Amino acid sequence: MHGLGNDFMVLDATREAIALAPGDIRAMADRHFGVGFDQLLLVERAPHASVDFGYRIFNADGGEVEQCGNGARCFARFVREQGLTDKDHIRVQTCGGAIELHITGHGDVRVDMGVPRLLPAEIPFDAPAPALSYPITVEGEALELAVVNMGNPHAVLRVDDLGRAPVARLGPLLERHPRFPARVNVGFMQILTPERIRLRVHERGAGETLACGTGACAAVVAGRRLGWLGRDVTVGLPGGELQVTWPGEGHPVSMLGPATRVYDGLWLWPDAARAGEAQDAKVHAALATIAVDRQKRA
Ligand SMILES: N[C@H](CCC[C@H](N)C(=O)O)C(=O)O
Repeated sequence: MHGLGNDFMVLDATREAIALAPGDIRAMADRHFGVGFDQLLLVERAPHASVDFGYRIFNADGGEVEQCGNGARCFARFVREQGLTDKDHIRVQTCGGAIELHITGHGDVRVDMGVPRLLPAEIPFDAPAPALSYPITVEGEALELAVVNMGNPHAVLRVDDLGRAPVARLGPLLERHPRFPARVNVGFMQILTPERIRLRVHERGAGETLACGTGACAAVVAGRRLGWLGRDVTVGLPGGELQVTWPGEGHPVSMLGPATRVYDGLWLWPDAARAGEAQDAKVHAALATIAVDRQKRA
């Protein structure tokens, strides 16, 4: 599945627990020797009664992270189409907090991403005191950035021309800067009007992606706090547009956008692929199940 080109492998772990080692995830994420994705999403049983599902997110580098906005929209579409729920409002628990997913009538999904956290210690980011933005030096270059936690950590820099933004050079340097002890996602924001920005994101553990939902939310929060943006902002990303709304400090951020299912498939563990007849029978049985699921969805 993908959300504006930010692509995911989504696994249903509600029927049986799925435990994947980081090396397994890296192998699956490989775009030549595996399936290929930015993040892997696990759909799990609800960990407690106040949510409908558990939602775990793993970057392509195999590390587990706290939140994924584009993935949340795909999560909602997946659990509905798999018949795991018939609700339009779905509450899920991630390790970065609980979020609300709302399936709209037009195939889009609106996500209540929760209240952004802004104190340096909450990002986490090493800084002497809270501020709207912070000076930071990277290989002798003086920069100014804002920091926002949307469940996961984000740094946001304003640029005048996104096409010339040094995403490939500064993204990895800031991602691993020592002042971000948990590393960080790095957004480069060009402000067109108070209601419209363009954004590129170098994601922690995945590199630059075609879209980043939590990055879009973090950019709007940072821009609004600095007086550059209004309440409702259209965020133009390389993969498409998200609508983000933030009424202000203490309020949750809302994000609206599409979720696309590309295909269903089977992952054959390299050693199992050579298992011969027993594996063939399992593959045919699983393909039959996929065909039935597709008929149910049709
Ligand atoms: N693509 C995701 C963000 C993944 C965040 C991950 N890269 C991290 O390390 O926090 C989104 O749409 O919000």
